[in-house]
Amino acid sequence: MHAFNLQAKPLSLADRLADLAVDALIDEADLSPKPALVDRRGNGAHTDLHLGLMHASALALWPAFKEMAEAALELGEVGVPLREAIGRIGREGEQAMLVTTNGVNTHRGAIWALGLLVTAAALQPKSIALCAARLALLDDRYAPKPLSHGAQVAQRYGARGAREEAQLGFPSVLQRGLPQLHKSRASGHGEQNARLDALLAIMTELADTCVLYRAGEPGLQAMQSGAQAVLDAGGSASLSGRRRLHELDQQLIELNASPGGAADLLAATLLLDRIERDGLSQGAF
Ligand SMILES: CC(C)(COP(=O)(O)OP(=O)(O)OC[C@H]1O[C@@H](n2cnc3c(N)ncnc32)[C@H](O)[C@@H]1O)[C@@H](O)C(=O)NCCC(=O)NCCS
Ligand SMILES: Nc1ncnc2c1ncn2[C@@H]1O[C@H](COP(=O)(O)OP(=O)(O)OP(=O)(O)O)[C@@H](O)[C@H]1O
Repeated sequence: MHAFNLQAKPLSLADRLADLAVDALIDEADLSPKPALVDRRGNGAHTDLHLGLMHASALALWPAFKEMAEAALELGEVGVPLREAIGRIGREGEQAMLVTTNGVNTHRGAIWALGLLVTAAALQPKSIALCAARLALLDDRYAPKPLSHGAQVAQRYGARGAREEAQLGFPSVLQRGLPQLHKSRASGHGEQNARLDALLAIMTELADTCVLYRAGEPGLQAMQSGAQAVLDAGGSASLSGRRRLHELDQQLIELNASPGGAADLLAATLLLDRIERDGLSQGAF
């Protein structure tokens, strides 16, 4: 009898989707240099976050992602029962995150975006973003309605936040992140630069409620125009683009303007990319 069972069970679809979601979160956290965000270099504009915490939090979310995919396979269709099931699992995931991080919000927005996408990928691999949007449009009777930072900013500036991004079918991912990722890869810019360019492309237009809450409209304007300036200068693979990226990092740190929403949507972009490359999607998203 061996100590290890060498005939491991094949992974289920739910296992594989949970693996891909956690991988996407870890890839996002590790990607460097990201402007004002936690990365391999440091904590960006954050005093309560660091890379080890982001990794631990990502791993703690694996069971929630797996359960969401299982709920999709079991219930079999978009509807209030599935919406309420993933709402409950998402809240449990958030509790697991908070226990792991000692109360720090590392991945709240990411649980929402990647949770919907994992659920949709298990249910309708041919139209993942559309299916995620249909789920996001349904009301969950049991969801608490706190005056979150996002809700406060929505009231104050009329900004579209995480909920609306999902309800619209993740336009920042489909129209910004993924096309830029493909374009920069095709130009031979290298994988890390392609991912940085995808993040910057998302930042050019997003109403990131993390930035609005922390730094108001001037912060959001600095994020959007600074990201565009890096891309216009040739992107993160070029020397002048790198210089602009460094300036943007400094500027956003000074403004305390960490683009956490854009980081979540980069993770969503990397998840859809992985789903496609692993052959788990069946066509367009
Ligand atoms: C919809 C959520 C994200 C709450 O959004 P809200 O804007 O009210 O809250 P909050 O400011 O706490 O979090 C928003 C987070 O989303 C990210 N974000 C910010 N701006 C954006 C944006 N424009 N687009 C996408 N994500 C963004 C950031 O990470 C931010 O921290 C979600 O946490 C929620 O309501 N959950 C309820 C429980 C539930 O149903 N879970 C289901 C899991 S599938
Ligand atoms: N690499 C990253 N660095 C920082 N934030 C990230 C990163 N990746 C994702 N995020 C997202 O950013 C959000 C954290 O941002 P932030 O700390 O501004 O939120 P908050 O809890 O609303 O605000 P505050 O810390 O001001 O109380 C998380 O929900 C998380 O999903």
